[in-house]
Amino acid sequence: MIVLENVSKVFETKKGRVEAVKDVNLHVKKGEIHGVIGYSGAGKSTLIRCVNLLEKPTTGKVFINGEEITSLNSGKLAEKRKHIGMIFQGFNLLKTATVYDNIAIPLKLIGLNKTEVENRVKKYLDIVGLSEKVNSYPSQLSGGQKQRVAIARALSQEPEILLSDEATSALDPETTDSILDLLLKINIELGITILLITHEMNVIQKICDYVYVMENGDIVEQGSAIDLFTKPERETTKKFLNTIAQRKLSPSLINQLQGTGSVLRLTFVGESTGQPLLAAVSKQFDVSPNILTANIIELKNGIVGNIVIHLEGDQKHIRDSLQFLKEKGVGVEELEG
Ligand SMILES: Nc1ncnc2c1ncn2[C@@H]1O[C@H](COP(=O)(O)OP(=O)(O)OP(=O)(O)O)[C@@H](O)[C@H]1O
Repeated sequence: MIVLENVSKVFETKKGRVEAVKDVNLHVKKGEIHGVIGYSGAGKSTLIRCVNLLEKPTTGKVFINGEEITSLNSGKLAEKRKHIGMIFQGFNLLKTATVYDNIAIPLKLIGLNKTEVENRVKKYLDIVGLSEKVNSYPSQLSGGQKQRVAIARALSQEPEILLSDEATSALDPETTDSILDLLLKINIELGITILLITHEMNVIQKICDYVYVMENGDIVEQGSAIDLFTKPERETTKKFLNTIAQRKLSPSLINQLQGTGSVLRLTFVGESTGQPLLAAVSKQFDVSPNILTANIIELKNGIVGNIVIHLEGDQKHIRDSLQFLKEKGVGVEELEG
């Protein structure tokens, strides 16, 4: 549905060249939600703006539904852009227009008649749960309500793709959750494919099927949300994971515990979540597991359990226990002080 092939974007500035996006490839399949996560300055905004050519890539190609849009003339590009909606952190609503007009004006501009405009405004305000605010002005709405209007405005163009540029970054956690639920609903019920950028791991956790981690213009790690949450490889990915779950122990505690065994992070996913594996390990191998931290992370497509244990015992028994756990499908990472 969305394919980026070797896309790079270089800005020439007075201070020199800025390589904001470096040779990025991504492929968002129809009906999926993909998320790009990275710290400020990683290149996320530039990347997402390359998808609808708000930013023209310096090199590389962008395909939407199999058609290369990087080579289209402006008329054809405008036509193609109708299939791509976009929402922003700052909502971008017209302050002097009512909710109705914020949605209706762009519809009139694409030539819809009065009845069709009315029908679409009603339909999409209903979908975002804001019908009663039709005559309000943006200044009379909360942040979450403003974002709902912006979502209704994007949906009213009946796009196949929705691009979300930090849509929840300005919202409190509860409002963020309700907007994420709404994005999930429109993905499932309207079949809209979503590509989002964020610096919040909980956004990835709640709604993404697939994740790209971006750093200095590069995609440094990517995979299904479940794979990334169970087998993160890059330090940046691990840091993002630490923001949503208690995963870190102090080096001095780890050093102290290593005197009598090993400190391990075990990650359970799928079938391994339902088995009493720690009890089995202690019976079979003469080791004593002691749970230090534990949490469950609910992802869009599954549940991941994380526990950090101190496994007391001699090195041979610990090695055998680790082998046993790995064979049962548990992710095992030995923590160092
Ligand atoms: N129009 C521009 N001209 C020059 N440099 C730019 C321009 N837009 C972005 N950059 C630079 O490109 C790099 C990536 O910026 P970008 O805004 O894409 O990152 P980001 O990950 O979205 O960050 P943030 O979350 O803070 O918005 C930064 O170094 C930024 O200064």
